[in-house]
Amino acid sequence: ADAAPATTPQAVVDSMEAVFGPNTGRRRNHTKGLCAEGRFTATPQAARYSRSPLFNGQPVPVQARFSLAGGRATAPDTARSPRGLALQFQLPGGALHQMAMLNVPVFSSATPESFFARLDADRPDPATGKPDPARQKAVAERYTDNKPLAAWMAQHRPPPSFANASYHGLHAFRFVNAQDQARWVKWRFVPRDGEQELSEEQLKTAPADFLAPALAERLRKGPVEWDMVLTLGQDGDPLTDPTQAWPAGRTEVSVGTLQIQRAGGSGCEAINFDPLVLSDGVQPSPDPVLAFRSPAYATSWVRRQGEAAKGEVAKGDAPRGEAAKGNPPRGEAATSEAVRR
Ligand code: HEM
Repeated sequence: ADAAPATTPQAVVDSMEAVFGPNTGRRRNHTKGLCAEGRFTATPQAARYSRSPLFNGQPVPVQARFSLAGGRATAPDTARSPRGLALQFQLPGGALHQMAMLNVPVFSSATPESFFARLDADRPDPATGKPDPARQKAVAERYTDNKPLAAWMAQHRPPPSFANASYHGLHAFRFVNAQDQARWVKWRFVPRDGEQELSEEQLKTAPADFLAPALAERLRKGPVEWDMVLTLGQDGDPLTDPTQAWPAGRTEVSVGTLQIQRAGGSGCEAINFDPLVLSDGVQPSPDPVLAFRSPAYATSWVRRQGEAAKGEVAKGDAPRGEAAKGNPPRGEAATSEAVRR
């Protein structure tokens, strides 16, 4: 067999296209989703942890996108895959701060290499049109970092509504306050409506598309709210491996409330939700998965925006008219593909 290709953002996005289909004009991962809008307001105690303008207590406008993990635009909403929430905060003065989170407490992969190996093992074999089971088995034996997520997924079913899920940042970040005091944290957004899971029975009978209608229906009663909860790290907590949850019993602090007020439309379609678009007072950990995400998202963004600008958009929940707007991505891949063209 050929040597495995290097784990580059472009190779990973190529592999997404091979596994899920080209998704022309659309996200190569988390392809099925919907836009939403609202605002975020920090609690008074938030500024003790970070000096970011995100946490100054003034309401900050938010563009959001709820999604299903994976590159299948027609995935049923019962799919036993993670759900996503991406947020873009418009800070005072216009600067942006972004997050992209999942409704699971740990990630599948400790490194970009294992993520890529697992993804690429699902690539259809040209001879059969199906993934090669021997290759999948070899990858499963070689990389076991997905065990914590697999165990969690086996015990949990998908939510009946995006409003009934907690969304986890998963990576460690360093919060720095106005006195230059720094500490390691993780965060999650906890729904005020409470977490819920579909029953096994509902999983069998629910229609393919209930998540967008459920959110629209819930919003008729008023905004949906989540508390942003920080977990304060202690010495020795893993900072570079998103497959490892921190030990239970860590101090938790509520630092703000996200209010989703409206859903639908295309206001989020052209946004590249890059987890490294941060503001002063929030710094990334040296987690290799976090570092790899930024250029991978930019690679997907450059391809889909280029296609959308030419009017090439695959059918489905496609962007409508907003394709050419939005913030340009940062990162090496975007620079090389977009600027040098
Ligand atoms: C090596 C690891 C990962 C790779 C290569 C990867 C890759 C991607 C790509 C290419 C996209 C589409 C971007 C676009 O076209 O705008 C995407 C979307 C997304 N990813 Fe990841 N991802 C990784 C890890 C993660 C992790 C750890 C999280 C959560 C903490 C996450 C959450 C999301 C979410 C929520 C979206 C949808 C964003 C939106 O709605 O625009 N991903 N990912």
